[in-house]
Amino acid sequence: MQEDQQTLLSLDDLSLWYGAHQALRNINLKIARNRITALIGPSGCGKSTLLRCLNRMNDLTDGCRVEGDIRLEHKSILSADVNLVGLRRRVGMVFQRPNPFPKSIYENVVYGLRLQGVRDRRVLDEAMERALRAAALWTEVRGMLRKNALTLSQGQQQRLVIARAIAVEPEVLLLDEPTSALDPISTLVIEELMTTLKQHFTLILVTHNMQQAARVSDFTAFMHQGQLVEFGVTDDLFTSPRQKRTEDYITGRFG
Ligand SMILES: Nc1ncnc2c1ncn2[C@@H]1O[C@H](COP(=O)(O)OP(=O)(O)OP(=O)(O)O)[C@@H](O)[C@H]1O
Repeated sequence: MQEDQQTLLSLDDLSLWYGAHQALRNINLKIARNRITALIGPSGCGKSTLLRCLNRMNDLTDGCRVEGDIRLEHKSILSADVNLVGLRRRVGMVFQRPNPFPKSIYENVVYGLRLQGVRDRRVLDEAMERALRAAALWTEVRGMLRKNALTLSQGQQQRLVIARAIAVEPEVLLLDEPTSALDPISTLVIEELMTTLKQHFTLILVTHNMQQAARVSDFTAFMHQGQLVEFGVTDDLFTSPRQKRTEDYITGRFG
């Protein structure tokens, strides 16, 4: 990868503590623009913690302290003067369980735009359709936009949540085990969706599912006990890992 042209996010010597417990240890990582980077590793290795650093969700956790830096397009996102609302608009997030609001499908998608003060109905309608199309949900819901989002299937709800996240046109989409609550068919739909979304967004995917990481990601970071053990092109990491710990993990010897 030609570092600077393609790097969107840089993590420089990032460490994080929850009280006295150190959950991340001197992580150095470059996240490539318009690519899918998977974070894998055994439970408790720090994947979600790392993901939550990227939109400063950990700020909400008492006793959490961060050292090092994270730069988004060369600008630190950890400094005290960063506007967190603006940062979270640029770095959207999708969680494990679909969490649509108990509102209509339409209102879910335009939620972020309304928060930004967009009132023009035509602008909202266009953004809503664009986001639902991009989330591969438009054809399924176009005739029922006023229906409560909670009536959709789990897989549809997760695509709706993705539509809600991309409607505000973020640069980065953080996906924290986005398919772990879904059936295999819905999982495949979301995996296909991820590969189309990377044309417009930079995706960072936490997954327990190594086959999923291997199928969809361009780059993979293997973490263990708060350390970044190995990072590389996904095919290389899975076919010829350089570190013994990576090999042990991907061959199922631990975790
Ligand atoms: N809010 C918190 N307060 C204290 N400790 C925490 C908190 N969140 C996570 N931890 C601890 O930090 C470490 C990393 O947790 P994290 O959830 O990031 O791991 P993970 O790799 O995402 O795990 P999993 O795959 O099980 O979701 C663990 O030891 C966990 O117990």
